[in-house]
Amino acid sequence: MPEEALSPAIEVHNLVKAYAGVTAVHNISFTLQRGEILGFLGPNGAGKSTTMRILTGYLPATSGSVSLCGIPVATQPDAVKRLIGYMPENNPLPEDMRVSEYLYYRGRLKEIPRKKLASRIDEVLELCDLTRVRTRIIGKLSKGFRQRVGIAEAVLAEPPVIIMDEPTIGLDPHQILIVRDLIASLRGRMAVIISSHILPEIEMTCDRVLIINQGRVVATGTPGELRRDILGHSLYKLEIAGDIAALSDALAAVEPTLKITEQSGPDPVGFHTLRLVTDRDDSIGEPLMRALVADPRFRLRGLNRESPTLEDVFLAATRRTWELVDAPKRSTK
Ligand SMILES: Nc1ncnc2c1ncn2[C@@H]1O[C@H](COP(=O)(O)OP(=O)(O)OP(=O)(O)O)[C@@H](O)[C@H]1O
Repeated sequence: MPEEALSPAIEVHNLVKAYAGVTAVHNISFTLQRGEILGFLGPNGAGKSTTMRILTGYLPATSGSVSLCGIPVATQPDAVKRLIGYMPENNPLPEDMRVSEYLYYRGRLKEIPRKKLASRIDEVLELCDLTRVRTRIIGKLSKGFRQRVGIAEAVLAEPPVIIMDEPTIGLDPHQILIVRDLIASLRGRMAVIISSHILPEIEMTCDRVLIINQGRVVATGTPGELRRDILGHSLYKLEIAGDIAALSDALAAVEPTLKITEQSGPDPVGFHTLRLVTDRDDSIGEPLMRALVADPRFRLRGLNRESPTLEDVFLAATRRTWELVDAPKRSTK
């Protein structure tokens, strides 16, 4: 079958999950193509684990539909489980088994034919850089190695979809780097969803990011698209003293789309720090600096173009939902 005739790895339409008294997931929809890596982000209680558990067929949805590779989870949960490698948070592993023994046991449970299994285990041990610890007892391995054993188990049967909940939690920076490279090496071979709180990790590893808050999708796109959509095309940090009330008009005279998004100060010597956004992609730093220096109402100490991180995007997107979802409710009370 040609690649384009294949269904997406994951299709979620208008997914809703209500627990008694709490709607944890409100109408979430998204698609993940085969071979793509998606970062699934949200603050505590946003509904990430609930969504992942529905995707894996361990929890029924209240309404909406989820299909993996075209197979509906609601009616064929067992078939769907065979399409997934799942690494839950704090993945429990048998302490007293050897690494290759464990993979053999899991491979048999996943119905990998006996004659293929030994060579497949060699491949995943190599992929996950575990060959040198293959005969070691799992309980005696460091957290980084154990995490890689979890990944080896998830990819063992070559499922088209891998779901990982917080795969780098509790690892040191060196171990994080190894796990990150390992996940990146799955790109193009398997569709991967990773939930994580470590945003630089997500930014470096994922093709696309989906941010949820209070059970709703608040942003989705590549990290670059999210920066533009959520934060504006260019960001500046301005340190300035003087007639701050007149600043908005002075900025608009240089570039009509320039807006102040944050303001703090004054500091002990009278300077305010402001964050500005504009819809323009090209730099307006030079004309802005010239205009402010020439204006006798202001004293300029600094003007820098900033590169926002995924953390800035995350904070702005989740703050925005709070304003959209919570604020009206509060004002009607
Ligand atoms: N079994 C349950 N019964 C009732 N409410 C639940 C249940 N499981 C989760 N919730 C609620 O649903 C909401 C979403 O929880 P969920 O665990 O999916 O969020 P999360 O994004 O995974 O959070 P975290 O990052 O803290 O794990 C929360 O308000 C939570 O209290």
